[in-house]
Amino acid sequence: MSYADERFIQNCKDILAHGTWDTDQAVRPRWDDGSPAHTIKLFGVVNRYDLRKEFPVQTIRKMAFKSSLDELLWIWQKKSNNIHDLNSHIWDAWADENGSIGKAYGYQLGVKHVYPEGEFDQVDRVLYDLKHNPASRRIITSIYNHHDLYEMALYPCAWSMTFNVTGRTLNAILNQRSQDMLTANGWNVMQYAALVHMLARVSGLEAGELVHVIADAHIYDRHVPIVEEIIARKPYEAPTLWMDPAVDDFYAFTRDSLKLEGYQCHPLDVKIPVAV
Ligand SMILES: Nc1nc(=O)c2c([nH]1)NC[C@@H]1CN(c3ccc(C(=O)N[C@@H](CCC(=O)O)C(=O)O)cc3)CN21
Ligand SMILES: O=c1ccn([C@H]2C[C@H](O)[C@@H](COP(=O)(O)O)O2)c(=O)[nH]1
Repeated sequence: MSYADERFIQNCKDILAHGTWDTDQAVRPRWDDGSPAHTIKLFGVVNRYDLRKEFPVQTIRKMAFKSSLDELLWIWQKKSNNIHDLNSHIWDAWADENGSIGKAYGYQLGVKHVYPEGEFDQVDRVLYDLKHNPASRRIITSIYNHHDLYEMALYPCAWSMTFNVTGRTLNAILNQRSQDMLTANGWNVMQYAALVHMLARVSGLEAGELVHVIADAHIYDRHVPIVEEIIARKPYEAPTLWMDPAVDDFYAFTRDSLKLEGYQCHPLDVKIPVAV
């Protein structure tokens, strides 16, 4: 059984058995018919994925690995906030007439800041420190910038990464304030696992652990029957991650540079509605 399946199944069982519904509260997200999108949630879910053992991808439903990598590169490599630079439609509902999602995600990572060594954006600062200061305990990105929140279509959910080099191993903590378990838990885990693998490669390190800290782990009301159905399925073993051996520059990765070899999975036979 893929470890990502094991964690997802256990997290969802815990949420459904011990979670709290917000049905009696006023909530922000809406379904496409205008009705409020309520959730059942647990606070403070933490999952540790050892990337040396296997790549964390769910098999109980087909995961769109290439699309998730495309979104990750949109944010971390293109540092874009415009859906015209994205090869999927997952952000369309939050974009304005010019395609912008405001000062969120890629925009924040691309802003330059002054340091003693000169000006860097947050991604280049991480790349610099992994090479030149691997013993640093200050290798952190943060895009939850209060100063700009009023200009973001959606406040960042996966908002901070902490990178830590132990020996020659790159470990990371992904801090996430809010997690739509069905739409994006597997999506966020596999894309940030891919990020750790890419950063390790270009820094001459080995990918180690990804620790995923989720403050509010929730299942939307209309997702409950789908979750119940997919967590009852029999998982497959995890596939193997292939990375193009020729790439040693973070900015040279494309969505074809990483592949999942031998990925066996159950089909995703329903369209998952996304609350906006
Ligand atoms: N309610 C909500 N949940 C989310 O997970 C979420 C938001 N809102 N808003 C911003 C982004 C958009 N996200 C999304 C939205 C849709 C898919 C999605 O439809 N995924 C499909 C197909 C992807 C494709 O290949 O185009 C999947 O099968 O994973 C994934 C992430 C994650 N985020
Ligand atoms: O990468 C992402 C982006 C978004 N989400 C989910 C988490 C929530 O269900 C919504 C955001 O709504 P808030 O009311 O702002 O929390 O989007 C995700 O899981 N992963």
